Amino acid sequence: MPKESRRKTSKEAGLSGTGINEGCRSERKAVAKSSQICDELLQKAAQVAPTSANGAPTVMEARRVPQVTITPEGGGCSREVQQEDWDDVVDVGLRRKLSNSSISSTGSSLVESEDDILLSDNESKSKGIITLEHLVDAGESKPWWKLKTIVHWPFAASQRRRLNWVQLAGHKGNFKAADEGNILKKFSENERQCFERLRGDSLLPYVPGYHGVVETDGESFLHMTDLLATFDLPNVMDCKMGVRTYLEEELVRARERPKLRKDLYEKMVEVDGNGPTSQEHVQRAVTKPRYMQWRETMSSTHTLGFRIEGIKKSDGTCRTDFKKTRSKEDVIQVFKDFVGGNVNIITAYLSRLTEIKHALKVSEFFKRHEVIGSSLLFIHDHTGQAQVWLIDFGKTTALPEGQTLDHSIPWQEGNREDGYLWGLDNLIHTLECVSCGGAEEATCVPVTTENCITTETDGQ
Ligand SMILES: Nc1ncnc2c1ncn2[C@@H]1O[C@H](COP(=O)(O)OP(=O)(O)OP(=O)(O)O)[C@@H](O)[C@H]1O
Ligand SMILES: O=P(O)(O)O[C@@H]1[C@H](O)[C@H](O)[C@@H](OP(=O)(O)O)[C@H](OP(=O)(O)O)[C@H]1O
Repeated sequence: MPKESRRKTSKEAGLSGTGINEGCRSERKAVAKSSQICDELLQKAAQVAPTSANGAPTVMEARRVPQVTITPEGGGCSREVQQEDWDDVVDVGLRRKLSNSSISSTGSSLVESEDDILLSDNESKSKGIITLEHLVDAGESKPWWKLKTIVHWPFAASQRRRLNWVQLAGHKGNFKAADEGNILKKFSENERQCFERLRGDSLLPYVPGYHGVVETDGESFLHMTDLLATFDLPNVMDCKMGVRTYLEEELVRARERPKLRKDLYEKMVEVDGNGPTSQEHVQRAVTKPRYMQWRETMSSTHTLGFRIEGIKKSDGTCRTDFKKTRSKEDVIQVFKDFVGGNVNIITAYLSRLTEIKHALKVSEFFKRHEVIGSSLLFIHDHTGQAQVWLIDFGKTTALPEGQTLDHSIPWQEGNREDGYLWGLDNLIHTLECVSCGGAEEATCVPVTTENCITTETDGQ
């Protein structure tokens, strides 16, 4: 059933068997019950939430992010989490997030996250080295995709090869091989619009080249530059930016229609058996915003405004087990290991991050978008080449006309701030600490890329 239709069944709209008034009465009961659940959630969050020395957030200073309330506030007339929702709990493995629509956003759940049905973490997420396949054997007589906008054509015979590639985060099956130096990412209308709007923007030199939309067998893809293509045995790191990884509209939807997900509960328990509340243990399910917030407080998203998602090193090893990498010291250690102590690489990264920061500050696009779930992709190799790129605009959303964001001030629901610039400052500071050799902040004086005395090591 199409997602739109699924959302609108009478049962899911909360109308079955009850009149509106009755719905509101049960809602009032629900508020009492839910505030209990909320208290418990807040207590849990408090166990991992950062404490701030003073109110004003500064670089490297943890700050508070409002916690999710999944039930309606005030006198709203939405529903409580009731038995029928429990019946609705997503049964992982039975159903799969399906979308053959060429305009759906399977890459990101901007529109459909709470309604989506997904496989478990291991099955749904890509982790490290994968083999990208072409859509159709190049030997076929018909073109293997239909050109919708601009694509280089015809492709060389080398398109037959299967491409060993690295996908450190995101959903499995989202990427396919394309012509030399390019890849295809599953179409998302939101991401397409972002690429289009970025065309004349100061951020353009820092995002993958975008070559339009291509379509085959009813599926659409964004055709973009493969950022790994110019590297020899690249080392790659994905850092998800910002203090928040879900959209405000996802919160609103979750309140209006809380969807309990077993797969997210299972992912939570895998990392921390004490993560779920007693209520959630009974349900064996959690809502998505609840899971996302828990992920944020377990990792460095809340404390630093960015988190490490995954790393692939030139020796072929991959790591994506960074869900509990939270403290500044731990993050510094991971970066040290990633660059193998090669200060030239850190210096190159720092210089690129500084450029990106300047570009962000003057970017019209950045000013007018809530940037959620976007990553900085770090890539370097043994030749000394080191680059950082902005990727993943699946959840980057335009603000209403006339509204702009600061990207550094704390988020409060309604202000749509994402903490991107605050996170970037912390990331720069973290790398400065790495470049000066110390994991302890006491020994770490913020530096420019020029004033570090460094010892180069080999191996990268
Ligand atoms: N243009 C690119 N060149 C090289 N690698 C890329 C590129 N875009 C993405 N990747 C790789 O794919 C991974 C996932 O990318 P991305 O975040 O865009 O996917 P996604 O499926 O939208 O993720 P999510 O589901 O978290 O929103 C990145 O971590 C990176 O390893
Ligand atoms: O990193 P984890 O712990 O695996 O958690 C996933 C991660 O937060 C993704 O960003 C999110 O996809 P979106 O960004 O697209 O929302 C996904 O939601 P999903 O399960 O609904 O796909 C989560 O499961």
